[in-house]
Amino acid sequence: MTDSQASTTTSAASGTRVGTNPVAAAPVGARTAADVVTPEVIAQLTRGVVGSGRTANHSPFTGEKLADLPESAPEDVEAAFVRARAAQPAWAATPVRARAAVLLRFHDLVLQRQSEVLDLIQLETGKARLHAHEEVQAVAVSARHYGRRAVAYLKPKRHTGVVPTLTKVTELRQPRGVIGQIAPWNYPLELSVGDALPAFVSGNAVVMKPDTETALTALWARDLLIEAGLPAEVFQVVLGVGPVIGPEVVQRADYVSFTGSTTTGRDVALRAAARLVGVSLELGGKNPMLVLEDADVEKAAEGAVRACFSSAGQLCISIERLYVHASVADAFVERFAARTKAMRLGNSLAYGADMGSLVSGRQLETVTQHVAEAVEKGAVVVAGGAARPDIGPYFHEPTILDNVQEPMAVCTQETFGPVVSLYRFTDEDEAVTLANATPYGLNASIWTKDARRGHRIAARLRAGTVNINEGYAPAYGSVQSPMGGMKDSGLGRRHGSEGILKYTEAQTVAQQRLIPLAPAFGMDDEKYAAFMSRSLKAMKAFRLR
Ligand SMILES: NC(=O)c1ccc[n+]([C@@H]2O[C@H](COP(=O)([O-])OP(=O)(O)OC[C@H]3O[C@@H](n4cnc5c(N)ncnc54)[C@H](O)[C@@H]3O)[C@@H](O)[C@H]2O)c1
Repeated sequence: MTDSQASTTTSAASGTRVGTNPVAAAPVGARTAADVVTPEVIAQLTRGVVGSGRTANHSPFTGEKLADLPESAPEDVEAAFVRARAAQPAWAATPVRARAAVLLRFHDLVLQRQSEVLDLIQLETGKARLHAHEEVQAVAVSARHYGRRAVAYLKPKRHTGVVPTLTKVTELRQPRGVIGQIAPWNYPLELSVGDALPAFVSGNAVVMKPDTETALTALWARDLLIEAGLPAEVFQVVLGVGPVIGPEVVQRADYVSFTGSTTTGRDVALRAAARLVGVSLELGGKNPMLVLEDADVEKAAEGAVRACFSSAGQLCISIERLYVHASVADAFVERFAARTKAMRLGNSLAYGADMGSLVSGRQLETVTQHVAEAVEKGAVVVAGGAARPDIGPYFHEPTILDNVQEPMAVCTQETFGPVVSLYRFTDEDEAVTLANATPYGLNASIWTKDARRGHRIAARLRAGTVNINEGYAPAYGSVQSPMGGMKDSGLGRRHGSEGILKYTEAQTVAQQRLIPLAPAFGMDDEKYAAFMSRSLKAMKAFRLR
């Protein structure tokens, strides 16, 4: 289909004709799912995956089955941990430099063979190629960062003891052992193997449970890591039903790295707490954007499109609440709506579409329910509003809702789809209070021409990341700085030093010098006083560093 076939659609919720999103102008890519996911590819990627059952995944573009995959039972998870545990000590004994070299080779391979994984990401998630590409970039940048910086991050640190001449103290970073990693479907490369890279380079083995719907992408990256030099046994993958095998992973891991919903994350945290193992939790969000009265309205509208609709809004940092100062609201909404209506939806394995599909019928159901309920309670559809079965079974238009108020679900619950609600404010304090009025605290965005004001407001927002004059900073923009959530959006951070040190345990080794200690016992009073005075002087001279 082409632009000429652009259709005006009917809002499922309101029955009014509101949408104008054209179908992608790009011709349907010549490759189909059958060309990409061949029996040979499936056999190659699932080699070594422990699983006696069978499961399948599907393409959101068409709903067709992509692959039959192994399904792991609890005993298969146990076997995966046994293999990983046996392989981990030799990997941990490999010099950091050699481990880091694997990441650098992986970086090169990912860039050389990115077209393969772009196809897989698109076929498994239904996202536009542009957004699949951002994910590939993010993983490449992360591999390069940790490949180059691992030695510095993991280097032993020397400390002096309280009496420096007597004690030499070394702080080491020991791998935790076998990491249990549980990943969602929305960024199947970045949040699976991408997140595991710092775990590997710090000497751990990993047992990963990707989401089955996007398992081929994770398996492709595993294959590439092995080609880059990672010992195969160090990286085990299990596949299957989350509530069945997820807890089995948590039950055996030395540390759990979880990305997914807040509800599941809480369950994972409780199970890990019972075993006294650490967790990092990257969870949901209901992220706000503030457009202040001095914002560049044109740029803010452009930024809002990226922030709200990238990956069809199925992005943890996606903006779902937009607070606009009343004095610029009309100008902003006009521009934002025009850009949104011009977005091209598409399902081809080619560039050209601005937005792809939702991942599944379940996601589409949440989106249509949230929109329908809001409209029923008085919300106004400014753009979009409708599902688009004419393009694919789970497509939905990018949607802007106005006149939104509680108790509509869109106000408080994470939609995780291409739906954003508009609110107007007149006072900065009011905007900050509204932005913070959520259990979540993942991402926030502020638009203002006054940078100092932006930073002042950022400090008042309870969000792990605050973007000023940007709404959506792709991960590769910030690989050196920590990313994660406050409040119900999570615990711990990815990226930067926190993103690698969490996979290690600090170990202090204090070495005493083998010199004869002063014979305090048996000294006469005069000698004892002189000895104590010398010791005290040494203590005072010592400066804490
Ligand atoms: N903060 C972040 O960085 C980030 C990134 C991406 C997605 N997310 C969040 O993830 C959610 C969407 O992902 P989802 O729907 O796949 O989440 P989900 O919680 O349903 O599933 C995440 C993973 O956990 C597994 N799982 C399910 N039940 C489990 C259990 N009881 N124990 C252990 N594992 C279990 C699933 O199979 C999947 O692999 C959204 O809320 C989104 O905001 C957060």
